[in-house]
Amino acid sequence: NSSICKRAPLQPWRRRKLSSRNSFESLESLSLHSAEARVLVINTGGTIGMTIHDNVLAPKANAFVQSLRKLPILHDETYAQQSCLYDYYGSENTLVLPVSKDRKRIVYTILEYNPLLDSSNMTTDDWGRIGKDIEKNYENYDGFVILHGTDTMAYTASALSFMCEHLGKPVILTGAQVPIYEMRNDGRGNLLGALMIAGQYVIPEVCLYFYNKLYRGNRVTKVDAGSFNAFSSPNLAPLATAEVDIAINWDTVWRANTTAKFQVSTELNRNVGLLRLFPGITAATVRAFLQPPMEGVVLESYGSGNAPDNRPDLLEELRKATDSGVIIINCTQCLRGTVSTSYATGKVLMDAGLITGGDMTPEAALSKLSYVLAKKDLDLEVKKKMMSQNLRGEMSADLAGAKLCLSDSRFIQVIAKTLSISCKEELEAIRDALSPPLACAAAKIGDIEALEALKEMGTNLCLGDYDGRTPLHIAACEGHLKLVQYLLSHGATVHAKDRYGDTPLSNAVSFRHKDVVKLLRKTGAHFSREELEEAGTELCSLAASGDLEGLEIWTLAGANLNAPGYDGQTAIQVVRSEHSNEFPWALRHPVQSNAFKLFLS
Ligand SMILES: NC(=O)C[C@H](N)C(=O)O
Repeated sequence: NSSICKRAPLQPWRRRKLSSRNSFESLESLSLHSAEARVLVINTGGTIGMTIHDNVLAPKANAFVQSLRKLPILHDETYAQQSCLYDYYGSENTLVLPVSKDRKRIVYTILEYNPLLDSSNMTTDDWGRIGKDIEKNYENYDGFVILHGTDTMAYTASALSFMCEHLGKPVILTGAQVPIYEMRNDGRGNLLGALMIAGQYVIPEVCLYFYNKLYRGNRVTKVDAGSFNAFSSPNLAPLATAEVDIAINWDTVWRANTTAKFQVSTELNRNVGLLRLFPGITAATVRAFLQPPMEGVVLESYGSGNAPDNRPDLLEELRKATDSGVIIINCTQCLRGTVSTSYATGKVLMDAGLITGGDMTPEAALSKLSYVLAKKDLDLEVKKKMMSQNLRGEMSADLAGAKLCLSDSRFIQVIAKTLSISCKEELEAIRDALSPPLACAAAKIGDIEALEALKEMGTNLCLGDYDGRTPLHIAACEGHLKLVQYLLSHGATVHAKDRYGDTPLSNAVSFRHKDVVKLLRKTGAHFSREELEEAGTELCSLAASGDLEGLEIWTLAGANLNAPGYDGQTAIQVVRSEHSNEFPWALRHPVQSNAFKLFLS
C-alpha cells in the first residue's frame, strides 16, 4: 500500500530503496547496505509445524506463515507495513523480526515444501532438494534456516555439511519437539534463535540449533525423544550458546580456507549402510549385509573401536568385503570418545581393511560415505583417503591442524585483546613469541596450509621456538618431505641448530627419513666436525648390530665408514669381524663403494 509507505518515517536508505522500487536489481543491491539481514527459511516439515489429526501428529500444509504472522516475537507487522515489506520483497511469505538489540532487522522468507514431511520419511533426494534450493538462493540471502523434523535431523545436517562445498554463509537446521501451535512449545524459541544467528553472524557452516545451543551439524545426534534438549554434540563443544547474550565460540567455528566458489554437490550414493555389532552376531548376517550393491558401510563397533578377535569367520567376511572394494568405516557405539587401536580387538578391524572413523558420529560417517562414494571421477584409494580426512570438521583427528589454519591474524588479535595490548611493539612481541611454536606444531602434523597462514601474518619460518627448534627440525623429525621442500623454498635454513646443537639433518638421520636426508644434503646440509668425529662410534655400534639401514642413512648424511670409533676401530673393521655377509647396498654409494670393494675383496 503505497500511501502508507509514503507517510511512514523512513530512513534515507529505505527511501532510496522505495524510489527505485521498480528496478529489482537496484533494490537488491541497496538492501546490502541496509540494517536488514535476509534469511531464507526452508520449511521441510517436522513437529514444529504439525497438528493433531485422528489422535496423531502430522504436518499441516499452508498454515505456518499465517501462524507466525500472529506472533509478535516472530513478526513485526507494523514495521512490515511501514517499510512496504510485502511490496518490496514481493512475497506474502516474507516476515520480519522485531528490531534486535543492535538495531538490526532480520527479514525472512519462508519457502514451504510440498508435501511437508515427518523427517522419518526423508530420503537422500530430499537432501538434494534442500541443497539445490540453498544453491539457487545463495546470493540473495545472508543465511539459511532449514526447518526439519528432529528424528533424522542429524543425518540431514551431516549430509548437507558435506554436500555444501566451500560454504561461506550459515545454514542452520532447527525444529521442535512440540508444535509451534501449542501453548507451551520449543518451536518459537528454536526458530527465533536460529534466525538471529543466521542473520547476524557469518558462521560458514552447516549447523543445528536446538534448545539455546548452536552445534556443528555433522557432530550431533538425537539423544532424547521426550526433552526439549533433544540433541547432543558429544565430541565437540557448541559453536554458540544463546543465553542472556548470544556468545559465539569463534575458535571452534570451522574455516574452510578456500578461495573457491560455493557449490552444492547433490550426487549421493545410496548403497551405504550402518551395521551395529552385537555379541553373537552371525557371519551369515554380516555376509548378507555386505553383499553387492553395498559400497560403503559404517560398522558400529564396541568401545574404542573393538570387535571380537576370536571370530575368524566374522573377520573373514569383513576382509572379503574390503578386498572387493567396499569401504568400511569403524565408528564406536559409544556416544562419546574415539576409535583407536589400543586393544588387540581393535587392531583386528584395521587388519581387516577397515578405516578408522575417529570420533565421527555414525550419522556423519554414513552421509560422508554417501557423498564421497558418489564422486565418480575419483578412484577407490582417493575415496578411502577422503574418508579418513577431516573434510568439514566432522572428526577431531587433525583438529590441531584445523585450529592452526589461521587464515588471518585473528588468533594473535584475540590474545592481544585478552592481554589488553594495544601498542604495535607489544603486539609484535606476542606474535614473535607465539608464532614459532605454532609453526612447529603445524610442521609436526605436516600442515602446509597452516604454515602459509602463519607466513601471511608475518611469521618468519626460520625462527626457532624456546628450544631453538625450527619448523624444519620438526618436519625433518616427522619425515614430512613435502613440508621440508616447502620450508626450504620459503627461507628455512638447513644450518639451524637447536639448544642441543641438533640440526634438521641430524634429526632426519635419528628418525631415519632417507628422502629428507637426501633433500637436506642436496640443499647443502652437512654434519659438523664434532658430529663427524662422533659418527665413527655411532657407525661402529650400528655395524656391530648389523643395522644396515642405519649405516646407509648415516652414509647418505655424509658420515665416513672409515672414521674410527672411540676404540680406534672403524665400522668396516667391525663388520669384517662380526658379519661376513655381503653388503650390496654399499656399492650403490660411490664414496664408500671403493672402501667396501676393498673390504669385500
Ligand atoms: N520432533 C520431531 O520433529 C519428530 C518428528 N517425528 C519428525 O522427525 O518429523
